[in-house]
Amino acid sequence: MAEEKKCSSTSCGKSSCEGCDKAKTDFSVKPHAMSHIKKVIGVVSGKGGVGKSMVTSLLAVTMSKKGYKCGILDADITGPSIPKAFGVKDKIMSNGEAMLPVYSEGGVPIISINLLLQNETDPVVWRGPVIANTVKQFWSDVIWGDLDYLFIDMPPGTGDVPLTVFQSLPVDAIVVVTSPQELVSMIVAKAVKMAELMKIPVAGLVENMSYFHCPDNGKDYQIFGESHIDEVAGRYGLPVLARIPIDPALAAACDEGRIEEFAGSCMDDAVMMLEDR
Ligand SMILES: Nc1ncnc2c1ncn2[C@@H]1O[C@H](COP(=O)(O)OP(=O)(O)OP(=O)(O)O)[C@@H](O)[C@H]1O
Repeated sequence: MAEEKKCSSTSCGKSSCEGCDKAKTDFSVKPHAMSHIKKVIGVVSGKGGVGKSMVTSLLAVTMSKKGYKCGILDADITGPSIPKAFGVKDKIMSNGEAMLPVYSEGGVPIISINLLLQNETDPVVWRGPVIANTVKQFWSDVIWGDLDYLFIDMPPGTGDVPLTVFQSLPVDAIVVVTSPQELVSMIVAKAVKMAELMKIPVAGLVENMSYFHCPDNGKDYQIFGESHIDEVAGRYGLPVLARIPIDPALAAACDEGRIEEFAGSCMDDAVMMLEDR
């Protein structure tokens, strides 16, 4: 006779219980009943300031221009930059039961802690678990409606929030943003290993601030040093989705809340590769 499997839960009397075993490992959180989201893409980086929010915004803007319905969940609770890039200032409203995102001029629904704070300069001084729980609520307690893509702007690194997002939300793929001055090899390795642990595919790498194109002489200058992105991407068998130049017009568009007006084509290839997934 086969040996009876003992249930490891202290609260369950049964000797073998699939429910208990599943509950131990299943951290997934359901979206609101009125949210129908086809694809969830996380945008991650090894450290702050490399342009992760800018890449998240550009992906949503470029996808929206192609006719896809896109939203942005700003999971960077202590350093939210998405509302500023889209020039969005209205506060998140509730219908008494769930939160309603704030829509940008171009119709992109956005959820960010800055749209809940009374004053956008108020710091969020919360413990890690509270922050992680807030991000979960941005998924479960928000009426996102019908979306083709929801982009998640993650905080930098591999801390509480990325772990919560990867465990609780059905992330289809992540995009890793780097810049040439970073220890790119180590950062990509960490992101790839975390994705592997969480069983989430890496869609590819984006190198931001890759070069500066001089309008006077037409030459490209690698201001932050030689790029190693091809070599690193090759090592992990990943595509380079985009190389974004240092562009003062892009910085101005982001800083002045006009990212939707930016007419550049730097994310076109990235979007095509994401569509093909
Ligand atoms: N390619 C670029 N050319 C010019 N300016 C850029 C470029 N990429 C980003 N910036 C500027 O750099 C600043 C930081 O960008 P961003 O907020 O996207 O970084 P981040 O990685 O999301 O930072 P954090 O992790 O702190 O949120 C912004 O002011 C943005 O406008």
